[in-house]
Amino acid sequence: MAQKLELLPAVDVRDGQAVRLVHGESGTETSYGSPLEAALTWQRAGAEWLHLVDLDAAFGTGDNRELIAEVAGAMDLKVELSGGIRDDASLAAALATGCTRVNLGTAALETPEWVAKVIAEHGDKIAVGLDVRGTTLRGRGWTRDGGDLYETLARLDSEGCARYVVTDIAKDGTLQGPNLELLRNVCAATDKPVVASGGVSSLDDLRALAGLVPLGIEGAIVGKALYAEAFTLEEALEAVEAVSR
Ligand SMILES: O=C(O)c1ccccc1NCC(=O)[C@H](O)[C@H](O)COP(=O)(O)O
Repeated sequence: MAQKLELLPAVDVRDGQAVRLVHGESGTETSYGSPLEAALTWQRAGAEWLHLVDLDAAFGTGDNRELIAEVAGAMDLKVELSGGIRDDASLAAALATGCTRVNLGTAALETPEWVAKVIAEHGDKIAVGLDVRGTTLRGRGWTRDGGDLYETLARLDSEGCARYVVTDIAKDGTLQGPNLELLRNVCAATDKPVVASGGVSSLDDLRALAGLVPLGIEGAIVGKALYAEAFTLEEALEAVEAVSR
């Protein structure tokens, strides 16, 4: 039996609300109400993971730290926490939620020494988000250029980074399908597992991602498609299970 693609339904939090963005751009929010309710919905549907994002912390417009801690604390499933984790204080607050792992983005571009240190300290509790336009990384809530994807990947690999969360910003929140070529290229450049993020629109997209598991794709984050009811999480879990049988 092939390894099963992990599914991570997303709850992105802005100003206390679960929202979806287009291309990760501030100001494009569609609101979907209570983050806790959204997370509990995915948990009840059988999710094993939750991808929980503090968008205000990512954009530097404040934070939703208490709410994020409340949501993470209410979950029985595994939580991947993202957004604005850039220094010892924000990392300590993120880990104190009891999350399974954190996803660092901007810090990997702006403070590489700190990231190397926390990778050495925390091992696979640290993932790095590689958020790209083309092959250029973007930080600060995806608003600023931050270097070349493959150079940064090689550096992080040499520092022992355990896994990567790869987002094609051009696809994120658009329901246009994931960038399979980018994901294949990243998998070819690293031996570490890759979580795909951005653009999933259909069960066929998930089947296509499940087909990349042998190359190194470990999981897929799904946001807009679930909120837009393109399919249910139960259907998504069944679709990836069927590919692994
Ligand atoms: O994850 C972040 O830190 C982040 C920062 C700034 C803007 C967006 C950010 N994350 C967005 C996500 O993780 C999405 O939930 C995910 O890519 C799902 O995308 P989609 O399925 O296309 O809605």
